[in-house]
Amino acid sequence: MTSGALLKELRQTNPLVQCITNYVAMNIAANVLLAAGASPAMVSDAEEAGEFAGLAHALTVNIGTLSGPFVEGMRAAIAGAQAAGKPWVLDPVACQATGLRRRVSAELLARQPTVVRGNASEILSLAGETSRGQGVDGRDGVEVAEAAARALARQTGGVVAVTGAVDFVTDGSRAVRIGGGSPWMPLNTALGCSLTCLCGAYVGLGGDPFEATVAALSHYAVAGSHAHEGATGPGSFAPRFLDALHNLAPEALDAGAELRVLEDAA
Ligand SMILES: Nc1ncnc2c1ncn2[C@@H]1O[C@H](COP(=O)(O)OP(=O)(O)OP(=O)(O)O)[C@@H](O)[C@H]1O
Ligand SMILES: Cc1ncsc1CCO
Ligand SMILES: [Mg+2]
Repeated sequence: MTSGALLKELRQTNPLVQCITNYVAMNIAANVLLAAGASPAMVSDAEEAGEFAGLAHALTVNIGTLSGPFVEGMRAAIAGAQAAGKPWVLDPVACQATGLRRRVSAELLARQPTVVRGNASEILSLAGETSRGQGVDGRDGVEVAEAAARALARQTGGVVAVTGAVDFVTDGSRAVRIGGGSPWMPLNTALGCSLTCLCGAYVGLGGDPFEATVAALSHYAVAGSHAHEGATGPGSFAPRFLDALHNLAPEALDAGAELRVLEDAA
């Protein structure tokens, strides 16, 4: 299925996405999902997170502002999603930074996320390699993390997306690079976290997770390119980006996506 066809389906389905995300991202990611055509719910307490995962089309888990209660909620939600056969997406924010983040991200990775989405520094660290990440900000080029992404995808049996100036997506056999976006995107906090939630919306449609991830990243990159036009910096970019996510037509997505297919097992 093309990304445009998946965008059309997204808007018809309006998938419910349970987002366990950080305090910085919560509002931004909810607005991104609403603009794109999905229905966000930030539900993370262990007492209800597993039950809610059974109601949602997909779950996303982000370790950005980690704490004990968040970890308990993540465990409950992932168990609930897996019991209900729902896909889930992991965002290992700053997993290279501290022992707590290394331990929790490794534990979550072992639960076989449908998709892992991170910047290059996070994907390198998750694969056990040296990372130059500074806190939540990536400091490595995407191309440096491509081999690590392939290895992780084979390890989890899922999809791994490395994002940055040019994104890379692989399921261990297929791989694509996706251009576009705007240099003002990394100057807007939590746009990566919000993209993780958008990956949840697309995989929640229930089709091929690789195609779904490519569609989510392409939707983001084309909207970012559109929003860049007429913006004068990160501040004026932000509202234009929400408009562009909302206004992007399926045909314009297929025509504007800057895809380079590297390998195709099909
Ligand atoms: N230099 C850039 N040029 C063009 N687009 C970019 C650039 N950097 C990021 N993007 C866009 O932003 C998206 C997400 O970015 P990024 O990889 O920076 O997330 P992140 O580091 O996880 O962010 P955060 O942790 O702040 O949420 C990318 O998929 C891409 O569309
Ligand atoms: C700034 C920040 N700190 C923890 S999470 C987050 C959002 C970007 O990842
Ligand atoms: Mg991030």
